Amino acid sequence: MSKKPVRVAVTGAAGQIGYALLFRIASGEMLGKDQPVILQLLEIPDEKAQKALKGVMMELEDCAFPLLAGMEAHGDAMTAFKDTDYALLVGARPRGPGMERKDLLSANAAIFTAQGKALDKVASRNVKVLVVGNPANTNAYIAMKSAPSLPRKNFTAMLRLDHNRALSQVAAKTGKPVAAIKKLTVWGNHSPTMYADYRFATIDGQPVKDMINDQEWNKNTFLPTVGKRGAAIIEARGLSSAASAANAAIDHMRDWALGSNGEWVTMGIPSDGQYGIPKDVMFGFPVTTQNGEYKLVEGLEIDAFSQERINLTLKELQEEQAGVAHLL
Ligand SMILES: NC(=O)C1=CN([C@@H]2O[C@H](COP(=O)(O)OP(=O)(O)OC[C@H]3O[C@@H](n4cnc5c(N)ncnc54)[C@H](O)[C@@H]3O)[C@@H](O)[C@H]2O)C=CC1
Ligand SMILES: O=C([O-])CC(=O)C(=O)O
Repeated sequence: MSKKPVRVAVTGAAGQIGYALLFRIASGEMLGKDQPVILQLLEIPDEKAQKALKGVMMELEDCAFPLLAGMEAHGDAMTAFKDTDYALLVGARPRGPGMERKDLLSANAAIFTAQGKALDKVASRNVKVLVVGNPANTNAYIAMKSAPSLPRKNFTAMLRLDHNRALSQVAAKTGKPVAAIKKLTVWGNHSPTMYADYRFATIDGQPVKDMINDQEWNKNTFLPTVGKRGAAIIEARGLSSAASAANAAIDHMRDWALGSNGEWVTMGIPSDGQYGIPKDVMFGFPVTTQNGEYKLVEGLEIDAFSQERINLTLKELQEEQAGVAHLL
């Protein structure tokens, strides 16, 4: 018997990430090739944006995706999020050259207060929320705090693009395929302070740390390359990453919904105090996922260098949080 359709809300649906994301959700790459979806698409209530959204919907229609069970255009979060099972909060201003993601806080924070409140009122009580719009961790924190009747664990921020970037850099350095790399993670904020960590990673059971054995490369090449990759894309393309961001959103939601088969993945999740990260800070952590739930990988050793990096990214997140306290 075919499965009951699930509702997937996507904001910023006519933007560049939206264009790289929707077709893959509708084709079953996110929730499985047997899972029908109803897309509830939100754009700003502006004639041009709504018209562009209609155009994207015409293209979705023209794909004749068997799993696309319905599709709606919205200009209001209160209708877009009605009964939604999944919410991908992409819609927000992107940065341009010379900006840091946190420079977007003043422009974007209000979006996530309003959308958190709307989710609180109308979404499924089990809604899985992924915040992509930057600064993603703090926006996810704002949305979570604005939705007090929903479980905190339902709110997550996207660190998966950083995780995937780190995988590719380690694959290039070791000459091994990305798929062979296990137990890699990225701690902290989706910003240049993030700490991509291959100390626990293995390839075919062998420790990556020993294969690389080059702390100078780790500190001066690997970490800056992964941490500043977003800016490098903006510099090269004149626009921020879109297809790779959409791909990471698909990976994040797919693993959350369908499980990671015991593998580590990185998700930005609200801390419960583990690793000395204060409760509620939306922090990138290693997790495994199963049966629609994520579970933090606990008990990892944090050496002095790692602690210093974790402290730095935590400090930045706490400053961002303090900067939005007046909205909550
Ligand atoms: N977390 C991550 O790893 C990444 C995050 N991003 C962020 O994702 C966001 C979107 O990026 P793009 O798609 O490239 O931007 P874009 O400018 O192409 O599209 C954003 C869309 O969101 C819409 N929008 C703005 N406010 C909205 C609201 N309140 N409700 C619904 N829709 C709204 C806009 O009308 C626009 O169509 C940016 O903040 C960007 O910095 C981008 C790449 C990676
Ligand atoms: O860098 C940006 O502004 C877009 C983004 O978050 C990324 O590519 O990681």
